[in-house]
Amino acid sequence: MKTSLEDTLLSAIRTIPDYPKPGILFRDITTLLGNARAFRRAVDELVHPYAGTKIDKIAGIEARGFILGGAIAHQLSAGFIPIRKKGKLPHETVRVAYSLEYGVDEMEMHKDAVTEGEKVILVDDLIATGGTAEGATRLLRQMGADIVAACFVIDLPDLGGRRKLEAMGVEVRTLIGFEGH
Ligand SMILES: O=P(O)(O)OC[C@H]1O[C@H](OP(=O)(O)OP(=O)(O)O)[C@H](O)[C@@H]1O
Ligand SMILES: Nc1ncnc2[nH]cnc12
Repeated sequence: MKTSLEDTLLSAIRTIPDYPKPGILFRDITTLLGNARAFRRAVDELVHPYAGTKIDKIAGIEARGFILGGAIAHQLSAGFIPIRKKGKLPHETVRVAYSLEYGVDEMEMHKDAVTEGEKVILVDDLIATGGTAEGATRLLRQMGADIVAACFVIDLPDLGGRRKLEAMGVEVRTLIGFEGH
């Protein structure tokens, strides 16, 4: 019998208490990435609704969004846009400050990474407060991207990220939620 998606993901994701700060339950996807079956299943499930849809680019958020986003871009025959922490991209960038569950930072995207009207899917491993995805959405829209959806393996619903993105008019797709984060 085929294991359910939820069971496959639940058993493949590791939880580390008090990382990177006291009180945070860190949902570690390195164990999922190291599990060939779980990794493939997560990517296949995220790609599935968009098979046959023309997607120009996948925007992946550093660092974990690069791994999933690269695999998804390959599956959808789309290009890839890296959204990086500040100071890492060599050409002209747009930059935005953002806050997340355990800190604040700034992220950047190359100005020429997307052209007006291109259809883009935003990808990251996890949405918590949604601060990171909100920042990425602002950057992409500033350069004219049409964001088709934002996809994450993990949702921490108590932290409200999904609602924040949906309020910006972004369709959100997640595979598994951890209540009580
Ligand atoms: O919804 P939020 O509260 O904004 O949090 C989600 C973000 O936090 C994590 O990244 P992190 O900043 O830890 O970076 P990393 O992937 O480089 O470890 C995660 O990969 C998301 O990008
Ligand atoms: N609890 C958490 N686990 C892993 N990554 C995160 N990013 C923000 N909150 C997180």
